[in-house]
Amino acid sequence: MSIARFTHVSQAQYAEAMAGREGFLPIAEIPMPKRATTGSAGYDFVSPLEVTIPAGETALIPTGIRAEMEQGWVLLLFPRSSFGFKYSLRLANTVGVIDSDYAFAKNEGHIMVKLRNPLSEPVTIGKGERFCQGVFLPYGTAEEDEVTAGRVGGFGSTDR
Ligand SMILES: O=c1ccn([C@H]2C[C@H](O)[C@@H](COP(=O)(O)OP(=O)(O)OP(=O)(O)O)O2)c(=O)[nH]1
Repeated sequence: MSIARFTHVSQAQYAEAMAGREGFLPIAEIPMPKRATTGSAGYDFVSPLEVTIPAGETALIPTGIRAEMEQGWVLLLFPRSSFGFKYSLRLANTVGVIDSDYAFAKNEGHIMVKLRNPLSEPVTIGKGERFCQGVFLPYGTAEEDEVTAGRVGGFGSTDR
Protein backbone atom coordinates (compact mmCIF):
# COMPACT_ATOMS: atom_id res chain seq x y z
CA MET A 1 0.00 0.00 0.00
CA SER A 2 1.51 3.30 -1.01
CA ILE A 3 0.80 6.07 1.52
CA ALA A 4 3.82 8.33 1.30
CA ARG A 5 6.13 10.22 -0.98
CA PHE A 6 9.76 11.14 -0.41
CA THR A 7 11.12 14.33 -1.95
CA HIS A 8 14.24 16.44 -1.51
CA VAL A 9 14.06 19.55 0.64
CA SER A 10 14.82 22.79 -1.24
CA GLN A 11 18.40 23.80 -2.04
CA ALA A 12 18.00 26.71 0.41
CA GLN A 13 16.89 24.49 3.29
CA TYR A 14 19.67 21.99 2.55
CA ALA A 15 22.30 24.74 2.48
CA GLU A 16 21.01 26.12 5.78
CA ALA A 17 21.15 22.70 7.45
CA MET A 18 24.66 22.01 6.07
CA ALA A 19 26.09 25.42 7.03
CA GLY A 20 29.68 25.08 8.23
CA ARG A 21 30.16 21.61 6.74
CA GLU A 22 32.06 20.56 3.65
CA GLY A 23 32.15 17.80 1.06
CA PHE A 24 28.46 16.92 1.13
CA LEU A 25 26.54 15.54 -1.86
CA PRO A 26 24.65 18.09 -3.97
CA ILE A 27 20.97 17.85 -3.07
CA ALA A 28 20.05 16.44 -6.49
CA GLU A 29 22.48 13.54 -6.02
CA ILE A 30 21.04 12.32 -2.74
CA PRO A 31 19.16 9.12 -3.61
CA MET A 32 15.60 8.78 -2.33
CA PRO A 33 15.26 6.30 0.53
CA LYS A 34 14.93 2.78 -0.88
CA ARG A 35 13.99 -0.66 0.34
CA ALA A 36 16.66 -3.28 -0.31
CA THR A 37 14.22 -6.09 -1.28
CA THR A 38 10.50 -6.47 -2.03
CA GLY A 39 10.01 -7.90 1.46
CA SER A 40 11.90 -5.19 3.35
CA ALA A 41 9.96 -2.91 5.69
CA GLY A 42 12.68 -0.30 6.06
CA TYR A 43 13.55 2.50 3.64
CA ASP A 44 17.30 2.98 3.86
CA PHE A 45 18.51 6.58 4.12
CA VAL A 46 21.90 7.59 2.78
CA SER A 47 24.31 9.93 4.54
CA PRO A 48 25.00 12.98 2.29
CA LEU A 49 28.46 13.40 3.81
CA GLU A 50 31.23 11.53 5.55
CA VAL A 51 30.86 11.82 9.29
CA THR A 52 33.26 10.59 11.95
CA ILE A 53 31.67 10.35 15.37
CA PRO A 54 34.26 10.46 18.13
CA ALA A 55 34.06 7.91 20.95
CA GLY A 56 31.09 8.56 23.20
CA GLU A 57 29.82 11.50 21.13
CA THR A 58 26.90 12.34 18.86
CA ALA A 59 26.56 13.72 15.32
CA LEU A 60 23.58 15.26 13.57
CA ILE A 61 23.09 14.24 9.96
CA PRO A 62 20.66 16.27 7.81
CA THR A 63 19.33 13.80 5.22
CA GLY A 64 18.14 16.24 2.55
CA ILE A 65 14.87 14.28 2.53
CA ARG A 66 11.29 15.02 3.56
CA ALA A 67 8.37 12.57 3.66
CA GLU A 68 4.80 13.48 2.86
CA MET A 69 2.42 10.81 4.11
CA GLU A 70 -1.28 10.31 4.50
CA GLN A 71 -2.88 11.23 7.78
CA GLY A 72 -2.91 8.35 10.24
CA TRP A 73 0.61 7.26 9.37
CA VAL A 74 3.96 7.85 11.02
CA LEU A 75 7.50 7.22 9.83
CA LEU A 76 9.74 5.69 12.50
CA LEU A 77 13.50 5.90 12.11
CA PHE A 78 15.86 3.25 13.38
CA PRO A 79 19.57 2.62 12.91
CA ARG A 80 20.44 0.29 10.11
CA SER A 81 20.73 -3.13 11.73
CA SER A 82 24.24 -3.82 10.49
CA PHE A 83 25.50 -0.51 11.97
CA GLY A 84 23.94 -1.37 15.29
CA PHE A 85 25.37 -4.87 15.24
CA LYS A 86 28.86 -3.82 14.14
CA TYR A 87 29.31 -0.57 16.09
CA SER A 88 26.39 -0.47 18.57
CA LEU A 89 25.52 2.78 16.82
CA ARG A 90 22.13 4.15 17.92
CA LEU A 91 19.91 7.13 17.46
CA ALA A 92 20.49 9.69 20.23
CA ASN A 93 16.70 9.82 20.70
CA THR A 94 16.49 5.98 20.45
CA VAL A 95 13.78 6.11 17.74
CA GLY A 96 13.00 9.03 15.43
CA VAL A 97 9.29 9.85 15.17
CA ILE A 98 8.54 11.67 11.89
CA ASP A 99 5.00 13.02 12.14
CA SER A 100 2.71 13.27 9.12
CA ASP A 101 2.46 17.06 9.52
CA TYR A 102 6.22 17.57 9.81
CA ALA A 103 6.52 17.76 6.00
CA PHE A 104 4.80 21.14 6.17
CA ALA A 105 6.84 22.57 9.08
CA LYS A 106 8.94 25.73 8.60
CA ASN A 107 12.05 23.69 7.82
CA GLU A 108 10.09 21.85 5.06
CA GLY A 109 10.07 18.69 7.18
CA HIS A 110 13.79 18.13 6.69
CA ILE A 111 14.47 14.74 8.29
CA MET A 112 17.42 14.93 10.69
CA VAL A 113 19.13 11.97 12.27
CA LYS A 114 21.19 12.26 15.42
CA LEU A 115 23.50 9.32 15.99
CA ARG A 116 25.34 8.34 19.12
CA ASN A 117 28.56 6.36 19.17
CA PRO A 118 28.69 4.54 22.50
CA LEU A 119 32.01 2.84 21.72
CA SER A 120 35.44 3.86 22.98
CA GLU A 121 36.71 4.38 19.42
CA PRO A 122 35.54 6.67 16.60
CA VAL A 123 33.08 5.39 13.96
CA THR A 124 32.97 6.73 10.40
CA ILE A 125 29.90 6.78 8.18
CA GLY A 126 30.84 7.14 4.54
CA LYS A 127 29.39 9.66 2.12
CA GLY A 128 26.58 7.90 0.23
CA GLU A 129 26.47 5.07 2.75
CA ARG A 130 23.10 3.72 3.93
CA PHE A 131 23.05 4.38 7.65
CA CYS A 132 19.51 4.37 8.99
CA GLN A 133 16.10 3.07 8.00
CA GLY A 134 12.55 4.40 8.17
CA VAL A 135 9.43 2.26 8.58
CA PHE A 136 5.93 3.62 7.88
CA LEU A 137 3.33 2.53 10.43
CA PRO A 138 -0.35 3.36 10.96
CA TYR A 139 -1.29 4.79 14.36
CA GLY A 140 -4.55 5.18 16.28
CA THR A 141 -5.94 8.02 18.38
CA ALA A 142 -7.63 7.96 21.80
CA GLU A 143 -11.31 8.63 22.49
CA GLU A 144 -12.23 12.27 23.04
CA ASP A 145 -9.10 13.44 21.26
CA GLU A 146 -9.97 16.96 20.23
CA VAL A 147 -6.57 18.22 19.15
CA THR A 148 -6.79 20.93 16.50
CA ALA A 149 -3.31 22.50 16.65
CA GLY A 150 -1.07 22.31 13.60
CA ARG A 151 2.71 21.91 13.53
CA VAL A 152 5.02 24.81 12.72
CA GLY A 153 8.50 23.97 14.00
CA GLY A 154 10.60 20.86 14.50
CA PHE A 155 11.78 19.10 17.67
CA GLY A 156 10.32 20.42 20.90
CA SER A 157 8.37 23.16 19.09
CA THR A 158 5.04 22.10 20.59
CA ASP A 159 6.37 23.03 24.08
CA ARG A 160 6.87 26.63 23.07
O1 LIG B 1 14.96 11.76 14.80
C1 LIG B 1 14.14 12.63 14.49
C2 LIG B 1 13.00 12.90 15.27
C3 LIG B 1 12.13 13.89 14.88
N1 LIG B 1 12.37 14.61 13.74
C4 LIG B 1 11.41 15.64 13.31
C5 LIG B 1 10.14 15.00 12.81
C6 LIG B 1 9.14 15.20 13.89
O2 LIG B 1 7.83 15.30 13.36
C7 LIG B 1 9.63 16.49 14.54
C8 LIG B 1 9.24 16.59 15.99
O3 LIG B 1 9.64 15.39 16.64
P1 LIG B 1 8.95 14.85 17.95
O4 LIG B 1 7.49 15.11 17.96
O5 LIG B 1 9.40 13.47 18.20
O6 LIG B 1 9.74 15.77 18.98
P2 LIG B 1 9.28 16.61 20.19
O7 LIG B 1 10.48 16.96 20.93
O8 LIG B 1 8.14 15.94 20.88
O9 LIG B 1 8.79 17.89 19.42
P3 LIG B 1 7.36 18.51 19.20
O10 LIG B 1 7.14 19.30 20.45
O11 LIG B 1 7.61 19.38 17.99
O12 LIG B 1 6.37 17.42 18.95
O13 LIG B 1 11.04 16.46 14.41
C9 LIG B 1 13.48 14.35 12.95
O14 LIG B 1 13.70 14.96 11.91
N2 LIG B 1 14.33 13.36 13.35
